[in-house]
Amino acid sequence: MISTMSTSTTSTASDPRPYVPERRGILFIISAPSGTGKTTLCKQITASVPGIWHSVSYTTRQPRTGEEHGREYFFIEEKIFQDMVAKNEFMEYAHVYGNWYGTPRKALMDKMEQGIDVLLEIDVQGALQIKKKVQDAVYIFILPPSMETLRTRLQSRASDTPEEIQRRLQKVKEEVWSFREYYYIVRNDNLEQSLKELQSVFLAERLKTKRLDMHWLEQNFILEKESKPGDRDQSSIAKGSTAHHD
Ligand SMILES: Nc1nc2c(ncn2[C@@H]2O[C@H](COP(=O)(O)OP(=O)(O)O)[C@@H](O)[C@H]2O)c(=O)[nH]1
Ligand SMILES: Nc1ncnc2c1ncn2[C@@H]1O[C@H](COP(=O)(O)OP(=O)(O)O)[C@@H](O)[C@H]1O
Repeated sequence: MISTMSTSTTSTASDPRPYVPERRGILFIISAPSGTGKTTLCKQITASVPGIWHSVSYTTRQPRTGEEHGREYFFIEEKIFQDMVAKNEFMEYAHVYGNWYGTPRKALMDKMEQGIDVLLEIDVQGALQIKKKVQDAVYIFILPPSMETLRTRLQSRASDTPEEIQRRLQKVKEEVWSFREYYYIVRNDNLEQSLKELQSVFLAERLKTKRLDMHWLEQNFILEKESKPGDRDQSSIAKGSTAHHD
């Protein structure tokens, strides 16, 4: 169903506020085996496509060199993580490579209510949890071109011990079969090409008929002054009875 919200604004020539669509934000989920390049690509997507908010997860893992609390993750103690679980503060959470990771619920819901698209960079277990709760999210899986390339990327990132790298590589052969749960697969060989492919997905998803901004359509073509009353059955359109396509 097409949702409409009262908080959104439509900019006009005399109103300089940015245009915010009259719909809930879209939830984009990106998963990939460790070392594929998902963090690199998610940062680039957020920087290059306007209107995306990259959710910051909570984790019990130690920060890597260069990572900042509140930017890559909120780095917290396990006790605090478990308290948050008990208070139902996570939209989803999972144990990955020996640490806990969770998506904070409130921030995500607030952004979506404001019509802002949200990007989650989470593992396959988390994506499957979201699939049970949120209809209409967009699932994107990123894969490296080969195991050999993945090994090289993990080694050149130099953020994990050789044992940790081995553990992550062993997990890939299990994780890869989850590709069936995702709607798009991006093979991250050339970074520039992968970014273009991801941008295409984000932009095309926004153009789907089911996400049409009904407020804009009504204001400009249905309730517009010159149109004669009775030309169309406005009530059925306002109720969102348009046929939807996926
Ligand atoms: N389920 C879930 N997974 C997460 C979350 N945040 C990060 N992850 C995943 O946890 C895994 C490990 O992430 P990280 O420690 O940053 O290592 P990296 O994937 O090697 O960069 C990755 O698959 C992330 O996508 C979260 O909030 N929930
Ligand atoms: N297309 C690519 N070609 C070459 N190196 C890449 C590419 N994408 C990412 N990398 C590099 O691979 C390493 C792992 O990337 P990262 O974004 O940390 O992966 P992930 O978040 O999936 O674990 C980083 O050093 C990054 O600069």
